Amino acid sequence: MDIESIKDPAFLQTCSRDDMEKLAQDIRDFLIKKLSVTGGHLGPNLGVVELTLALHYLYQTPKDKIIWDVGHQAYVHKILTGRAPQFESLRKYQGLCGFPKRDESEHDVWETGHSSTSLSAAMGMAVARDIKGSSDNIAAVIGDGALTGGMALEALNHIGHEQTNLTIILNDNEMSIAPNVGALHSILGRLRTTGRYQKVKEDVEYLIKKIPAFGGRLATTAERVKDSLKYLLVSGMFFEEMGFTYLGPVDGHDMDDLLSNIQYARDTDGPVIVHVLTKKGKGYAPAENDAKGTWHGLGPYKIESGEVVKKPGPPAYSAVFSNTLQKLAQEDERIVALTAAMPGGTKLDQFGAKFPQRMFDVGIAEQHATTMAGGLAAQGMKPVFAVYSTFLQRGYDQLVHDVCRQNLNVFFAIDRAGLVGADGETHQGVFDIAYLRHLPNMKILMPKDENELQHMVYTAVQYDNGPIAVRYPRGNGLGVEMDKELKKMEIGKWEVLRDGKDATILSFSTMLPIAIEAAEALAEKNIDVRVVNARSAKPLDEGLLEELQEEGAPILTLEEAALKGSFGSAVLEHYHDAGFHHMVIERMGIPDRYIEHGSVGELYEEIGLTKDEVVSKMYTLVPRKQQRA
Ligand SMILES: Cc1ncc(C[n+]2csc(CCOP(=O)(O)OP(=O)(O)O)c2C)c(N)n1
Ligand SMILES: CC(=O)[C@@H](O)[C@H](O)COP(=O)(O)O
Ligand SMILES: [Mg+2]
Repeated sequence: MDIESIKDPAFLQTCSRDDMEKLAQDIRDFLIKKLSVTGGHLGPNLGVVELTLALHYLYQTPKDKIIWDVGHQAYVHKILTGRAPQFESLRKYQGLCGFPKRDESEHDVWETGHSSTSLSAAMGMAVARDIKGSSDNIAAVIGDGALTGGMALEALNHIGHEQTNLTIILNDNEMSIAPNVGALHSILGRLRTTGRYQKVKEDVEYLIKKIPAFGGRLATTAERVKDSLKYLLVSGMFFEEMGFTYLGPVDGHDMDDLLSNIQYARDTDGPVIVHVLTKKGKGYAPAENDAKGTWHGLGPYKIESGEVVKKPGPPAYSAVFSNTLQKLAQEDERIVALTAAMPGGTKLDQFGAKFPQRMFDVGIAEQHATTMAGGLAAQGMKPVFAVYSTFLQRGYDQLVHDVCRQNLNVFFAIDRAGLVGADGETHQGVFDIAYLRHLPNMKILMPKDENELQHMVYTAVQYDNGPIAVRYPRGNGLGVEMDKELKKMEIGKWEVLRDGKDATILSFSTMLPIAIEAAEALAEKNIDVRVVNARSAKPLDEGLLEELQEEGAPILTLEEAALKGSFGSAVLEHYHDAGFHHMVIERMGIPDRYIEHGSVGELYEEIGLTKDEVVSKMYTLVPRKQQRA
């Protein structure tokens, strides 16, 4: 079938089972081909081809609603809802979003990207339906990884209590990004291996009812059977005790099994969980055999060999962080590393290989990780929670209430700080300075390059006066030379990279190269600009700010962070609160809106975080002098 000819999922009603099987293969071929060029979340999507076909056969969207947890596995849904022709632009600037996007299609009823939100959203939509008296069928698809997220369990608890009509499809492929973790994972494991729970349960109940009619022999058998039912009930009842009808496990690649069970669930009163077993990467060997999570989400690759196209370059910031922490952990038994289901992305998997007793993957549970780190620190350990900027947003109250308020020695290694590019608005790491800076006791450091990062990791591990965050960007460093010896840095001391007397640019991290380039361009126009590596957002370098105030020259702050509340705001507050209202201060950064997907370079252009824009801004601050002849 010509995948790009699909306009609407209604066509599935005219498909036979054979048509659907053939279509599944055509969709897999399409995904493998397109993503070999664009990159994306291939593994998760190959695993849900049959499941998505079955759902769109049984749920007439947009009247019925399908919600995709995390949403990285919604490419098949996008193909069936008429967006296959746009796949060349997947995750590209102004192209197809890699996650559900309401303004892309009426079939995308809920936007995801962060994990574990689907059940709460589905519950809200189901209650709205019931209040309005309409009859939409609502299904939420949640993975075994996403089910480890606290809000998913909060929603299960509430849905089970309210007995609201909705279907939860538990897409269980035994994988999060890396192999899944946790007690829930074990329960699911027992369900996977004990065969069809629902059928066995009925058979066993039937058997037990017949016990009095038979002698001891059956009683023994029944005892054994009862034990296994008890065993089953114990493991399978987790969901039934929560108030759900549990169906499964269902073969997630068998169309008949899927259709019969999901239809039963759709038409059953009350909340139903359909436990579907799928294989992540199904249909493409390199992705199917992926134990580490490489094929969870990746860049372009060679289809025949499965070789991922790697761009050589300097070490990734994440690798420098992890390598430095490993070096320190050799000598410092207090160091305990935590990740919330991102061992690969944060490179803590390498730390865990060396120090298995001191590395914990808590699942997709940033709230738990933050407070667990507080508990560790309260007992004299040095917890290091490596977490993407965007995902730490999940642990905000734990940051405030548990860690900062108690002034506990937790080191937050904030990865993917700044624009991340292809993952777009749900993943841009641009709010962490704003959401951390106002917390009493918190310190925030930002390295200019990978060499300064290693020293900041060392400094943060040594720091024992409360919580400290070191934020660093996605991707590779600048290729600078790495000092052999680690050194402790003075927190709150900035670095003048280039002197100048007409104006000063205060910048940090990824924006510094742009600031330097702009200063050099301005120098050619006889405008002399100082560039400062402002490597801490809290505390500020008050000594340097005082010197600038005495000099009285204009200041431009330049940051890859939300303008509202981040570094530039801190500088404004500093001068205003000190009564220096004469200071001319301009700020450049991320505007007050959500930044969609695209390459980071394209996003810089869109936002105006470029050398030319800095030069233009500087001309407004420092009148153009007589240009040098
Ligand atoms: C709050 C939050 N933390 C971490 C992530 C990163 N993340 C994206 S997908 C994923 C694993 C999801 O596993 P699962 O739900 O089983 O889906 P699968 O990829 O197996 O289909 C994680 C941890 C996220 N999206 N949101
Ligand atoms: C879907 C999701 O949240 C993760 O897979 C995320 O896309 C990983 O981001 P990195 O590619 O920056 O590790
Ligand atoms: Mg999974």
